[in-house]
Amino acid sequence: MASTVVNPGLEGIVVGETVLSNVEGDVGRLTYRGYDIHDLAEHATYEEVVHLLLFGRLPTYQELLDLKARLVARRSLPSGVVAMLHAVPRDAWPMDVLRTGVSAISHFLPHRPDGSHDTNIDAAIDLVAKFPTLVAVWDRLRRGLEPIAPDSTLDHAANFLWMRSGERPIPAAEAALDTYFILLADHSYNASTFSARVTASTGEDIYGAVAAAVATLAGDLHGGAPSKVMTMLEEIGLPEKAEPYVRALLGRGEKIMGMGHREYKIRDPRAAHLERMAKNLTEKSHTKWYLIARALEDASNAVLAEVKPGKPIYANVEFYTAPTLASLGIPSDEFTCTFACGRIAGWSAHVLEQVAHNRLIRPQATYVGPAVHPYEPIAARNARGNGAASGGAGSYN
Ligand SMILES: CC(=O)SCCNC(=O)CCNC(=O)[C@H](O)C(C)(C)COP(=O)(O)OP(=O)(O)OC[C@H]1O[C@@H](n2cnc3c(N)ncnc32)[C@H](O)[C@@H]1OP(=O)(O)O
Ligand SMILES: O=C([O-])CC(=O)C(=O)O
Repeated sequence: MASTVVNPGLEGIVVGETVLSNVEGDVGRLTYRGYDIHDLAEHATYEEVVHLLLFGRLPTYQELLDLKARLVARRSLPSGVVAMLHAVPRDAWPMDVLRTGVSAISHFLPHRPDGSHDTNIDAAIDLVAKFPTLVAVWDRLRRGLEPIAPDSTLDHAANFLWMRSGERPIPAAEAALDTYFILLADHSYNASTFSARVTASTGEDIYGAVAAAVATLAGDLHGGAPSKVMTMLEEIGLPEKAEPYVRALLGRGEKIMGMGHREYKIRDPRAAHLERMAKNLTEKSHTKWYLIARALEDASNAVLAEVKPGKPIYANVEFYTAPTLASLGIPSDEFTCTFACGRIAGWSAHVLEQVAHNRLIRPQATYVGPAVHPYEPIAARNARGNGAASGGAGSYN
């Protein structure tokens, strides 16, 4: 029998096409619809990037005003969703609550989305607008505080900070979060986006596809990493302790979170912006996180070159996310939710793209279970006892 090549992680397998973003891992370049992430991070706003991803081009001034007005109009959650959140135990994990919240929003829609382009665009705007509100409302409820209503005079990033704290953010904080959302807005066929596309490919609506994406983002190998980076920074405590910490961690066979990437063979291009923001914000807030993170990256690069020679393991987007978001006053168990508030633009745009060119996504697996064998009546199974099934257990290569 001809042997089949099994590729469980789909490394290097091209499963689709996209016009939305391009990750050039060897040279460390990321572009959204042809615009370099460095240009967007330096010059654009998140709302402009949302327009770019959803409508195919950067907006004119009037188009930007129209999009902002649509976003502002959709920020508030249905009262039924807020009532549901009141019933959630306060120690629930914020990403679990976000996943449930996305699903809950769809219960209160006047109609189920019909899958048309216009309905999906409208739903995408609804989701981009409501994600920060969901995260901020849960942040306050779990702290025993009443939610704060969105402020229609504030832009997207500033309003998120406002709804969490009830204070007008300083310009540096607003600018940093806006840039963070831009950097995280899309990243080709990453795991959570792929998950959204798989779900959309079955004909499920955008709310279901996005709920699947939120669940996929939550894991430590993907969007869950920055909370673990924060844990490392806290455990290290002082920059000079970074190297022994890294040696001990690798000695136990563990991974350094925020390091390594499936696509990037050099440092993630987004890390430079996050590092700059982390440095700037931690200086302003007089915290030590940037200095520890910098020492940790240096120690990781040095020790990994020794213990994993030839393996390209460098800082990814999550590494300096930790000190950046911590300096904005965001607790580490809300980092992944904050990531999702940026990525919702990309997820939505990918769902629109999937729907427009849909083909059911359904790969194959090689069966390695027991060979075909007859059904055994329960009396025969009892007589045999609880040992191995009669056909054998099968085996992985
Ligand atoms: C937004 C994002 O999703 S960015 C990614 C966020 N995730 C993290 O930061 C978690 C830490 N990093 C990792 O686990 C990995 O680098 C991944 C999952 C992101 C990508 O890795 P993969 O392409 O699957 O490579 P894989 O995990 O097989 O690693 C290849 C080798 O590099 C090593 N390696 C990869 N990343 C790390 C790391 N962070 N620390 C230590 N070793 C690492 C592996 O141990 C493995 O070594 P081996 O061949 O000696 O066994
Ligand atoms: O592309 C990936 O595998 C992970 C990533 O960096 C992202 O989703 O931003």
